[in-house]
Amino acid sequence: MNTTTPAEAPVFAVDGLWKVFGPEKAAARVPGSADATGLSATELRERTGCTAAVRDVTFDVRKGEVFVVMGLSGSGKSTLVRCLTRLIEPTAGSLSIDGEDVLAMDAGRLRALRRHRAAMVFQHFGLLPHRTVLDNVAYGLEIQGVGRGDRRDRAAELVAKVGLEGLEERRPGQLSGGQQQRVGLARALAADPEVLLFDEPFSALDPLIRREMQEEVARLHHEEGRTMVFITHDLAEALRLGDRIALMRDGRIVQLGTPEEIVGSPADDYVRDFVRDVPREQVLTVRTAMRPAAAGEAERGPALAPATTVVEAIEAVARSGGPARVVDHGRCLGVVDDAGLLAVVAGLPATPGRGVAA
Ligand SMILES: Nc1ncnc2c1ncn2[C@@H]1O[C@H](COP(=O)(O)OP(=O)(O)OP(=O)(O)O)[C@@H](O)[C@H]1O
Repeated sequence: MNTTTPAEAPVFAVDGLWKVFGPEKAAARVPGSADATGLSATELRERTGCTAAVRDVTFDVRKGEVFVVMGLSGSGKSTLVRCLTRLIEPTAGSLSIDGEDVLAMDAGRLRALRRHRAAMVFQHFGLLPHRTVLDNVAYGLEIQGVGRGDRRDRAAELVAKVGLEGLEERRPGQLSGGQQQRVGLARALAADPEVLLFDEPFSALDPLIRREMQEEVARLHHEEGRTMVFITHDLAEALRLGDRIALMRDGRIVQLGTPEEIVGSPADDYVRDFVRDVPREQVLTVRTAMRPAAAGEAERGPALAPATTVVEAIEAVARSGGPARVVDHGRCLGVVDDAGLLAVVAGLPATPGRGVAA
């Protein structure tokens, strides 16, 4: 999905960010204190009365990517994402959007930031119960200051965009949970923000509707290339949606990488355990499974793009009866054969000369 290059300026740049809850003076001392940074969350709470919800976190959100913040309950996901627009005030660190220092913004700039640049889509959208679907979406435009005539036209467009055509005159109470989420999404899109921040928007939905909404987000992202930051505690959701995933534990990012990097090369035992049950062949690609081409192999066999998943490659190799080539812009990067593909399925470490999984 992501077409950006690393060289492009990030949308959000976050460096050494901390959020410590607790008595103000004690909380302010935690980030700089060598003692406190070495303590576990429980030890820190016992010694200082403070909770370090976000601890020394550094990352960039790149233009056009879906950046997922994942972790178990209490790992600091919501706090971190709320810090991005200062819905929660960070305790220490630096933070910018498009190069502008967010921590230096006054109240007016902050309001503009939250309205126009980085709009949040919450799990509970707070739709206005007495207004119709169309009016709820138009309300998003009203607070943007869009005139009445334009509002209704634009709202109708957005309602159609999220697949609610024909339901414009219903009230939120007459909609399913998934449909309500779509209204909330349309309302957030109304602001045409540079970044959409999603806080576990689908966690209350049943699995089928949830899947449908994930596809909706993926489709919107694909169509518009809008930058998205998406919080979830659901690994499958993170893997499905994320271009990159920041995996949090106890306020820290324990690994930041593509789904393939996280599943294929877990940074530590915690991550390894986290991804243990993931069907590797659905996440890892032929980049991980390939080996260098032997003489003559670069010229024959089916050609696969580097982003082809192992499960897709298994089908191609089974059909052709021989190795497949991994080809990028006409160049053969390597080949995948049945042994390499099976090694991925079996979760075996990479053999020398084979792929990137370590
Ligand atoms: N206002 C607050 N005062 C004190 N502690 C807080 C406050 N808000 C959050 N915390 C604590 O900070 C830690 C991180 O909370 P946060 O809500 O960011 O986690 P989360 O990963 O989003 O969890 P969940 O998935 O359950 O929403 C938790 O230990 C939580 O109890």
